[in-house]
Amino acid sequence: MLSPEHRAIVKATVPLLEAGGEALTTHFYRMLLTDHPELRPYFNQASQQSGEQQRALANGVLMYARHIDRLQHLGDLVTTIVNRHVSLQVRAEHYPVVGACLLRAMREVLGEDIATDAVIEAWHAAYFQLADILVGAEKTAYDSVADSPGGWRGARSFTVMAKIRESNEITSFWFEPTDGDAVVAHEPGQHVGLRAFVDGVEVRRSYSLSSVADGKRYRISVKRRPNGVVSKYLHDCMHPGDTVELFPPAGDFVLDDSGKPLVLISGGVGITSTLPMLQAALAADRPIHFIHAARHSDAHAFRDWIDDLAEHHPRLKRYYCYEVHDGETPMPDATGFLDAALLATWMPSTQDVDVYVLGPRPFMRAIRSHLRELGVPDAQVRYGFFGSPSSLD
Ligand SMILES: NC(=O)C1=CN([C@@H]2O[C@H](COP(=O)(O)OP(=O)(O)OC[C@H]3O[C@@H](n4cnc5c(N)ncnc54)[C@H](O)[C@@H]3O)[C@@H](O)[C@H]2O)C=CC1
Repeated sequence: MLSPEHRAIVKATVPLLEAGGEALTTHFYRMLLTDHPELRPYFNQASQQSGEQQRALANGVLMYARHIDRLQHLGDLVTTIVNRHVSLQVRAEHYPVVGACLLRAMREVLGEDIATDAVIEAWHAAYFQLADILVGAEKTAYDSVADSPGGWRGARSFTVMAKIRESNEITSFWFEPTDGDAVVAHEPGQHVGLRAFVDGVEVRRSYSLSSVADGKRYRISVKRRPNGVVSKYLHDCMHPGDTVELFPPAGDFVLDDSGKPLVLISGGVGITSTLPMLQAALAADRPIHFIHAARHSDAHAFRDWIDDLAEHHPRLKRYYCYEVHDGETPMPDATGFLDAALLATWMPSTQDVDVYVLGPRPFMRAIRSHLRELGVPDAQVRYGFFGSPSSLD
């Protein structure tokens, strides 16, 4: 139980975390992945190497310490962590292992003069308070999907039915369950966890589902990354007839059925989550403005499919912006980065709309600033996996 004294001590560590949070989490990950190799599949090597994971955890620990006496303000952060954990199947028994490493890292990085017994005790109580919240929310999510029609718990074997090249860097994979039974209907915007063995080593990743639910199969569309162990494996080694294990769909970045005109703004591979949203909105007769930014025409996936839909559904308008363009067909509607003037022209309204923005973080930050400039209310815009505008900060 977290006492007022514990809270005060945790808050007092905020300046230390602001200054040295990343050193702490870097040391933590090094220890965790060395001492507990069984947990390596849960972590993305490329994100470890770029420092992205260490920064994200340092930010999470800092946010938690700052909000320790008003946890209700953590909202988005807790939901984001739960969704990420559920898609990779983090389990209750992982928490004590991770907690022990985090406390040891605090002691070793901050030194015993600062990380005194009282500080460690306060952080122990704080960590397990958060762990209880996460374990509870994750259990609810696991139970809910397992009890749904076509749902399941943990890993389920799927067969690759088709592999389709969508651009020079994105390839789609259609999966059907090897047992031939139904699959749970995902909501547009959700993702699945995938477990595979690359050179005999277990890896786990989550991928947005890129087609609307049909009760029988799932599609993911994956960008090949030069340093991506799993994306390279899927592109180069995974073929129709092969099997892979999937964890059930998860995520609460989903399409809200408000009935308002829908504006989908995607950059690069962020297009994947917008495709089931587009399909669902078309089926519901909503006007849709589909705005997509790609680096160039070769990197532009699903163009023919969207163009074809737009031809048959007048309420779907589509606009493409290429960062660079050589003048060859297919032509974009604009070149350079998407800016406020283009958005003002391509959006049906700046007020009575629901906007979803998906893509690389710098792209989403730029779009946030353009939408604010145009006066689009923050409450009507949702961003990537993270949700609220402030979570991009
Ligand atoms: N938010 C989400 O739901 C999803 C996010 N992603 C993220 O997307 C990222 C990768 O996307 P890629 O296809 O590699 O993107 P990319 O590098 O191909 O860029 C996509 C588009 O964003 C534009 N862009 C990049 N920086 C910009 C900036 N500062 N201002 C304005 N426009 C900018 C580019 O011009 C391009 O048109 C990954 O980091 C992945 O994690 C991927 C899938 C879903």
